[in-house]
This record gives sequence, structure tokens and C-alpha cells, in this order.
Amino acid sequence: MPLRLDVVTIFPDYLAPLELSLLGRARREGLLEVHVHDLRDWTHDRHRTVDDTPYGGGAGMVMRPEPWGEALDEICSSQPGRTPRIVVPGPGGEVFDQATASRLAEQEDWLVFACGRYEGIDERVYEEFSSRYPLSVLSLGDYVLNGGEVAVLAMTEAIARLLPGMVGNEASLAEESHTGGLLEYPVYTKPAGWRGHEVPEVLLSGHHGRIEAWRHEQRLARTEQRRPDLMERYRTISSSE
Ligand SMILES: N#Cc1c(-c2ccc3cc[nH]c3c2)n[nH]c1N
Repeated sequence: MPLRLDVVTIFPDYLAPLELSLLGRARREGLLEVHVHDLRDWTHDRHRTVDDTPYGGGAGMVMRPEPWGEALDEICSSQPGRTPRIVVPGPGGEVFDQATASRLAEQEDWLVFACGRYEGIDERVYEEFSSRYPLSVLSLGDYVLNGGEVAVLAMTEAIARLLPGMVGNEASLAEESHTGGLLEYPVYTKPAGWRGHEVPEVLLSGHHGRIEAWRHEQRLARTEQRRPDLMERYRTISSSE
């Protein structure tokens, strides 16, 4: 069964990149199903209003609960016998990392993304739907975006590329950044010499054992230099194995 993604947003065109490249091919090959919905289709006023002023005052606007309630009621019950995980991108969520992507790719076959805007979605939507469905609030990282759409694009690519059949050479998944907790090793291609910069001799040696050892050393060195936080976690996990 292909992974089904439903995305609810007030900017459906933002999700147009899901039609391109890897994800477009995945959809054409039946590995992935993507349905984008305009939240305003669940409004009933002339102006198709999705926001209102915040109770308690403060700057900005809050997304009204009613359109979200009707949209998620309809979408989450649209596949008889199936239950989605609702994913709400948000700066206050658990960090979405490679482990999260792997877990969702392995364990879920239907994700419903709820893209907020403005100052966010009325809290009662989270209360209502977390009592009825598995629900995760996930963050791309500690910086502020204007809405959830960019996060959905990133999360969708990170998850979908892990699906069986998505990446031509699945062996490459094993050596990329964050797989196994380390950053990727440096890569080179022809020409062997370029502007005085030479490809490391070991990579020209044809000695696969030495090449593998060198690449692992490079991963360790890069992770230590650029992401000491990941190195600490890697050491802890390695020492417990
Ligand atoms: N994921 C994520 C986010 C966001 C985000 C997500 C949704 C909304 C809705 C209004 N503002 C938002 C910001 N900011 N930074 C992240 N890492």
C-alpha cells in the first residue's frame, strides 16, 4: 500500500513542488499518494474566513477551530478501515530528525499534515484531534517560519526518500549524513586534479578496505568538527553496543 499523504493548507500552490522530481516519480510509480486540500473549502462565509483575533489580546491572528474541525473530520474518516497520524508542523514541536523520518516511513501508511499560519491554530483543535487520532507536533528546527508548508515539503521528502524503491541505489542511504548518527564523508569525481586540488590518493588506490576505513575516519572527523553534539550521542550509542 503506498504511503498516503493529505496536506491541509490555505496555500495549496505552496505544495506544487511535490509534483516534481523524486516525489513526482514516486507518485507516478504508485509509491506515494499526495492529496492537497485548501482549508478554505471548509469555510461557509462569503470571505472564506479562517482566522480571527486572539482571546486575551496580543498581536496577530489565530486560525479558527471550526474549519479545521470540519476539514480533519472529513479527511481523517475518508479511508474506511484506516487511521491516519495527524502531523502538525510547529516551532514548539518535537524536532523532526532523520530518526523521526525513518520511524514515520517504517511505521505509518497515512499521514495528514495540518499546515498552520498566522500565530497558529486554536489549541482546542489539538485537544480534539489528539483525543481521536495519533497526533504529532513536529518542528524542523529552532528558527521561526511563517507557516507549516515549508516544513511539510521538507518532512515529505525526508520520509518519502526512505520508502522502498524510492532511491535508485538504496546502499547510498546507508552512508549519507545522519544515517548511523554520523555526517557523510567527502565525495569526489573526475578530474583527479582540479585547480591544484587533488583527489585523496586512497580513493584512486582501488583498495576497498582502505577506502572504507578512510571514509569512516572522515565521517568521524567531520562529525567531531561540525556537530560535536552528534559525536557525543554516537559515542554513547557505540559504547553501549
Ligand atoms: N515546523 C515548523 C516550524 C515553524 C512553523 C510551523 C508552523 C507555523 C504556523 C505559523 N507559524 C509557524 C511556524 N517555524 N519554525 C519551524 N521549525
